[in-house]
Amino acid sequence: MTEITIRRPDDWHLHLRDGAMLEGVIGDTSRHFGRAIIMPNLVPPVVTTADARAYRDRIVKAIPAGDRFEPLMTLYLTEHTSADDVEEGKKSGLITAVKLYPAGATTNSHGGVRDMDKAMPVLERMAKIGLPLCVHGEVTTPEVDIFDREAVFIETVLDPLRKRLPELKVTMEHVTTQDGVDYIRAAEKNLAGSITTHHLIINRNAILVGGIKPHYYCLPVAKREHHRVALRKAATSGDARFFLGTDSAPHIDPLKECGCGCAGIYTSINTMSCLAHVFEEDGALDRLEAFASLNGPAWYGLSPNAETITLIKRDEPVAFPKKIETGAGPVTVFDPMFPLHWDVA
Ligand SMILES: NC(=O)N[C@@H](CC(=O)O)C(=O)O
Ligand SMILES: [Zn+2]
Ligand SMILES: [Zn+2]
Repeated sequence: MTEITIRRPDDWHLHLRDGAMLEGVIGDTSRHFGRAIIMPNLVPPVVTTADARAYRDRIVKAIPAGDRFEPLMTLYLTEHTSADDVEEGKKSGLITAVKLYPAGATTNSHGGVRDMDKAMPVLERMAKIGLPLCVHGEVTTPEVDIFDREAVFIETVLDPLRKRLPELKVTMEHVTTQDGVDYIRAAEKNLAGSITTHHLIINRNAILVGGIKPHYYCLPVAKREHHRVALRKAATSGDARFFLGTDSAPHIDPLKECGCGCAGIYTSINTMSCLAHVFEEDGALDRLEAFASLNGPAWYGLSPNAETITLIKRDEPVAFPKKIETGAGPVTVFDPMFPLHWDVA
């Protein structure tokens, strides 16, 4: 097959940042994607419905003329979040989900949750009103090895939470392990998972073999090869509980190429080309649409996009820039380490 037409995809986990960075990156998403769930980990974070409304306005202003793109807003859960404000945000149609960052787990997460008990009133309200919780699923306990943090989170935080609140809809974001895939598959209801582009392509060797490669460092960190294979199987299976969340997370190069580099990989610009390659390699091109365009909206109770996009396989590799220039500084683009022949028409 050299051409495939699918419903326009959505990105169920995206970092757009703010200001000059927002302006520099948004076009790479709005060119291909109809909607995206926008992560709230700005500095300061998007905590209230009023914050989210103001941030949404800034995003909408930055969308390039001619692109049709809908940002789906989230709130950053803190120990002081008001359940009434969250409910108000959902009722007004502005808020699609609330995001749980365990304090210290990832970029700009220090204002997140330390004690889950303190978040229970909000979580109970969310269960009642059917508002999903998006979860960065890693523990931050220093004793737990960084490669085990997702598995330990499932056992010690997520599973107890789901037993306590079975009616709460939970999205396990950027699943990186076989453990995560198995846990989602075993759930009877109210659990789904997003998978990033890069975790389908790299394992932890990409970060460490032949020298330290900061542009392959993200959180949750890429794991062993067998975990990557489990993610590929889940993504290409057609199982409605798995869908695309790129976690495209731009940081300027000086903040990644330094003594303590930031976590995050920038994939918005070449995600669809990477995914077509991956799905073709696994003989599953016919399931790309489910993963990128159908399963996500179904989980969030939305219709798929009405428009379509066409992917074409070119004889020559498609040229993507090594980095994009933004008003905030240069951002290196994810290099899948193989040539990309699939192009969005
Ligand atoms: N994925 C990342 O490595 N980084 C994200 C935060 C996150 O999604 O955990 C970021 O905001 O930079
Ligand atoms: Zn995260
Ligand atoms: Zn993220």
